[in-house]
Amino acid sequence: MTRKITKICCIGAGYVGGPTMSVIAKKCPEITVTVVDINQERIDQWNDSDLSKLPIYEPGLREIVQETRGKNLFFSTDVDKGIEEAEMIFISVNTPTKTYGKGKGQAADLKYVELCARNIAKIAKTDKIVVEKSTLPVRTAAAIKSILDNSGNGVNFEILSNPEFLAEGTAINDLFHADRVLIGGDDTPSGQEAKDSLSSIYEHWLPKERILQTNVWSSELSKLVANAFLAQRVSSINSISALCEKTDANIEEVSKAIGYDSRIGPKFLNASVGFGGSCFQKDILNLVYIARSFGLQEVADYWEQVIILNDYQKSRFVDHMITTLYNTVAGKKIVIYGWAFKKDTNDTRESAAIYVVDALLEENAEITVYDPQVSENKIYADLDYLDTRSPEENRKLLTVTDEPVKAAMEAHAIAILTEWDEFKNLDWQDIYKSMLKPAFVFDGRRLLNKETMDGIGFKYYKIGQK
Ligand SMILES: NC(=O)C1=CN([C@@H]2O[C@H](COP(=O)(O)OP(=O)(O)OC[C@H]3O[C@@H](n4cnc5c(N)ncnc54)[C@H](O)[C@@H]3O)[C@@H](O)[C@H]2O)C=CC1
Ligand SMILES: O=C(O)[C@H]1O[C@H](OP(=O)(O)OP(=O)(O)OC[C@H]2O[C@@H](n3ccc(=O)[nH]c3=O)[C@H](O)[C@@H]2O)[C@H](O)[C@@H](O)[C@@H]1O
Repeated sequence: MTRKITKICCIGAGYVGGPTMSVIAKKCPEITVTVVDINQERIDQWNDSDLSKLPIYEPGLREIVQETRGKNLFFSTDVDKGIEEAEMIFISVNTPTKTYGKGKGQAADLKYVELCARNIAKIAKTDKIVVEKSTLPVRTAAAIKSILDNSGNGVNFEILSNPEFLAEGTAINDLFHADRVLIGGDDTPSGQEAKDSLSSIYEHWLPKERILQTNVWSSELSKLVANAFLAQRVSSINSISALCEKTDANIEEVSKAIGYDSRIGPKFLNASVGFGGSCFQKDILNLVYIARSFGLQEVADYWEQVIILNDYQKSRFVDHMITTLYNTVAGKKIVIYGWAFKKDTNDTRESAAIYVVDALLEENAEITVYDPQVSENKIYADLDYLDTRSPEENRKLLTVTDEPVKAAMEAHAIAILTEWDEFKNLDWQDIYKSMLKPAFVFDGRRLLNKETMDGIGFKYYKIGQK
């Protein structure tokens, strides 16, 4: 029999917890959903009556929060109360790459997940279904189970793995129309009941055949592998973009030509300045670490190459800029269009822009940045985090603007690093007129039309094209 869930708690009000729970609240009006987080500022933003202050920019999210918040969707810092009252608890906290100790630079840091498990163990007085929503290394569920089973409160915990596949910028659409939902759990009667309970939530809006039930380990591993395959496609096409630039081949034509093969498919074949985001690199590093820890050196080396190629793509872009700008950018004004790791998000984690700009600053360029959704504070924080130079120097060499056209005045070059739609509609004639000549544009997103840009008079470089 499937247990009917009426109260859910989600620990972690981030890019996954916020949108995922908002959609569950919208689609399941009879379920009360409480999202808890230890970050007071984040929770205040989620509760702000001014919806433009939500901590996450995601198309369609504001409307859902407006509709459900205060009805069956709640945001709170009272983690203990959230745990105590819920029948089902999602763990959706961050799992960054470890920056210390064993596995430093590769393994996932599970300290936040473990803290959640210990907290649940301490607080829970009734049976709970605990759902791993965070992306976790294979066999983490066993660690969570061990902590929970030793809680001493005598309650039963069922652990499920339910990785999330949404992409930022399209999160709401991805959740509404998920290709599949993966639910991993035990094959015991209580494990099956827990899987069916979670399944029944998704069945409010998704066809049953898209909800796949597996064992826990397959579910955990599938998440890492899905991200590794997606990132591998980007690195593969980026590697060919370098070859196109040396020949008369055009990466767009090559992508189209191979994408027409139904076995290859057209998606995720856009050459770029390199993939970013909080997960691709982290999850591949994690996969590499796991493979190596099982002695599978060749497997580890194979996947590591995806990241090596991505780093190469970013540095190749910077090298090309410097060479084109007569081998020096020192004292030259370079305007950066786009800081987010992709369009339609304010997330900047691992964004290619951070590394491109850091390298240009090392060459003493003067940088001005425009991004429609990323704040000045965030841009400086990203650079300061790299610790390449002092915060004072970063603020001296880089300015942030909200006027992209005006910023181009007397600039030597513009680099497009995020594919925001609005960049297509800028007045490029005006921009050209106000720049120093020759006026260079380096398009790391293949956003603009080469003929038009050449026609205006720009020296226009489009990644993957001679
Ligand atoms: N960002 C994305 O698009 C996707 C992320 N994922 C995975 O989902 C997980 C979460 O990622 P994001 O939402 O991006 O992270 P995030 O950093 O945006 O949010 C995590 C939140 O958890 C909170 N938190 C940490 N420890 C806590 C604790 N002990 N108690 C209460 N709150 C706590 C933090 O304050 C933070 O607000 C990660 O494992 C990630 O790999 C999976 C699919 C997509
Ligand atoms: O686990 C995660 O965090 C998520 O990671 C990715 O989602 P996300 O990183 O939000 O965004 P993507 O659309 O995958 O883009 C990742 C990066 O690759 C770049 N990219 C993507 C596609 C492409 O063809 N070319 C390309 O350069 C994007 O610009 C971006 O920098 C996956 O697509 C999601 O399925 C997954 O849930």
